[in-house]
Amino acid sequence: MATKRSVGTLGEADLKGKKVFVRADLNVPLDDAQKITDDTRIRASVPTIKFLLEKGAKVILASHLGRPKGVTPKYSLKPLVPRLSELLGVEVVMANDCIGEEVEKLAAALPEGGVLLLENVRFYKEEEKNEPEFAKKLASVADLYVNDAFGTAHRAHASTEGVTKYLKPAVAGFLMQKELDYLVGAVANPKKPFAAIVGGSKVSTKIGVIESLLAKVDILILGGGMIYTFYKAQGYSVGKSLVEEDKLELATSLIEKAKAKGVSLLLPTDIVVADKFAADAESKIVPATAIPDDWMGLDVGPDATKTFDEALDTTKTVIWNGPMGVFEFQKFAAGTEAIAKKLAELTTTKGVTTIIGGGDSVAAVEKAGLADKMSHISTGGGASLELLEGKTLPGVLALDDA
Ligand SMILES: Nc1ncnc2c1ncn2[C@@H]1O[C@H](COP(=O)(O)OP(=O)(O)O)[C@@H](O)[C@H]1O
Ligand SMILES: O=C(OP(=O)(O)O)[C@H](O)COP(=O)(O)O
Repeated sequence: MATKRSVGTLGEADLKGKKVFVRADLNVPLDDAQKITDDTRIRASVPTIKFLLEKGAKVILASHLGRPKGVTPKYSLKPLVPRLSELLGVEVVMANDCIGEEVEKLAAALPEGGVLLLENVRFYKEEEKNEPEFAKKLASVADLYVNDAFGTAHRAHASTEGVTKYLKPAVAGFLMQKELDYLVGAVANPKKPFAAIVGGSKVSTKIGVIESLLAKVDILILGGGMIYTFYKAQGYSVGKSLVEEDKLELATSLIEKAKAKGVSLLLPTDIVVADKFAADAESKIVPATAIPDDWMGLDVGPDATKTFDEALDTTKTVIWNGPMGVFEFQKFAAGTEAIAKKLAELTTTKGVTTIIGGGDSVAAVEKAGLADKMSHISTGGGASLELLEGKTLPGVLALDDA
């Protein structure tokens, strides 16, 4: 899947004067005043669009925003126009719809090097239903298709999958290619030793990832809320910590699998416990084997961090998915921050390949101000998780093979 045809391999002749339908993931967070609070996804979409503009293409840009049910002004893409225009250095034209007469007229009037931003494709229920007639209408205004929406590649929607049946060539953008290079390429052929750090709230959401990574890694570090299910499975008392009672056997079998495969499985040896789930909770550090009743584990302790750091020092490739603790509360953010700092140090001083696989781990790295120090930070939470589980993404599968 990593070897999909890319926009970079299209010749100039394929692009000059051509109308290119670019599906990006511009699903950025907006505050109540419709101000963008994190423009990462917009910035990540820029290289592909700029490349096309420089080759004399006319870009018809499409995205979803949020999960609207029908036309919802709050989910309009209009607030993105100023930032997009600024980043691209061209005045982006905005359509009031994503299909129909106005779009056809605006697309026909686009000059070479011009950008037309379509309104939220999810204003039509046909988008998520991947209805062929809707996909055909989206496709009708363009000559070829570029998918750069990695964050939405796990969705088989009209603008990510359906449209490829009507627009050829259908190729990957630079962001899509980079995400696949790291999340598929680097994970399939890692420089060894290869470590995975998996955290987050529940084992149930990470089973697929842990199982898939167990076949590839030398070291597996576990943290976050999921570890208490592992402790309980080993007979430790876990107080009021998060436990999935129906996953105890699974936890035991994952520990056995790691042993059988010779993977060094590291569970934290000490824990920061709290008397309640709150930012201002009382806290103390205890051994993982001695979590008091009425207390809950909300972060990994300093001994665990030291052990993790030493293990990570031996690696050449590291992938990280899921925080070590409740990092949203500053009191319980140390374990997560320590991992972020260690990975930044390994990347910048030892050339270790570090990959942050979407979601809350990305938020934690950004909160620590270390985002630009990692080898790759994924723009897709759900999509990166599915890739790490070894699943095929429909939005990628639909693109032309190299
Ligand atoms: N010990 C813990 N107890 C409860 N929740 C936790 C604990 N450690 C981490 N979490 C929570 O896990 C959430 C992230 O989980 P998840 O969505 O699985 O991660 P990701 O988005 O990185 O895949 C965070 O909101 C964090 O507060
Ligand atoms: O933000 C997104 O996903 P993510 O929160 O899993 O990274 C994507 O834009 C996909 O959105 P969706 O989960 O509403 O299909």
